[in-house]
Amino acid sequence: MSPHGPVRVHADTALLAKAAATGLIQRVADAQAEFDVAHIVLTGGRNGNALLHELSLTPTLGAIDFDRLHVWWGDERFLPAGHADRNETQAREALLDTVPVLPELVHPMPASDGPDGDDVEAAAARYAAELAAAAPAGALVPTFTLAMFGVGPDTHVASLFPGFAATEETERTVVAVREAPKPPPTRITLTFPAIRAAHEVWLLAAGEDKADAVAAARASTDPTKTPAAGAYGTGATLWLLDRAAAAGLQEH
Ligand SMILES: O=C1O[C@H](COP(=O)(O)O)[C@@H](O)[C@H](O)[C@H]1O
Repeated sequence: MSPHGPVRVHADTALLAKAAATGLIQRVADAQAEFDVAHIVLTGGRNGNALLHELSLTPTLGAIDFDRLHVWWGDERFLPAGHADRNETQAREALLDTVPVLPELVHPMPASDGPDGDDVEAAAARYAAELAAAAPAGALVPTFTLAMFGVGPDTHVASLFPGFAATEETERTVVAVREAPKPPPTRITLTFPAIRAAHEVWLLAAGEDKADAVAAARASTDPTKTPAAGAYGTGATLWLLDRAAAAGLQEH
């Protein structure tokens, strides 16, 4: 087995989203039973949004107590509030607007017309402070029950792009990213130290355009070149793929 954690291959994107939705509900319900409160980290992108939409249709969604669920984001496109390309906007449309989540427990990353205006470094520091305020004593971020990340075709996760300084950050939990290769160029992202504080990390990829990235990341031990290789949790790391995205793996 790869050092990057086990792979679950589903026949297609729809079945991948269904399996992920069922698993997420179970993880959150279990965490709430054990720790009272659960913290999850959402991803943007195709698979993240498909998963949230699937959750909205899943009959067992009621097993989650939304009064005790904190919702965070792994990255954000630094755009005005409500912009259609913000991960927050897409997550609200796909799920959050349709469930009884408490507004004060939903933690979007700041927008470019927020309290720091277009100062993306200040906005990143603000999000780091919000995470620290919810963290247990001695920690910089909450113990995330589950953190999910879509894998980009270039192996990026969150807004950690290959070769970018953000992939080498060892102190800060949240940083600004400028000149990202995928639009929009200005972004905010969790760093590896924040991601690796999660109990469980899921990497989501579907479609043939992800096959090379999945194979490269799972063969790599250098997260500065293949960031998906650097996303793992303290308890478990799971790669959730469809058949097309798994096509380049020897093990399948
Ligand atoms: O821009 C982003 O892209 C990645 C991957 O998205 P996908 O559509 O290729 O699955 C996503 O994980 C990230 O949150 C988002 O900001």
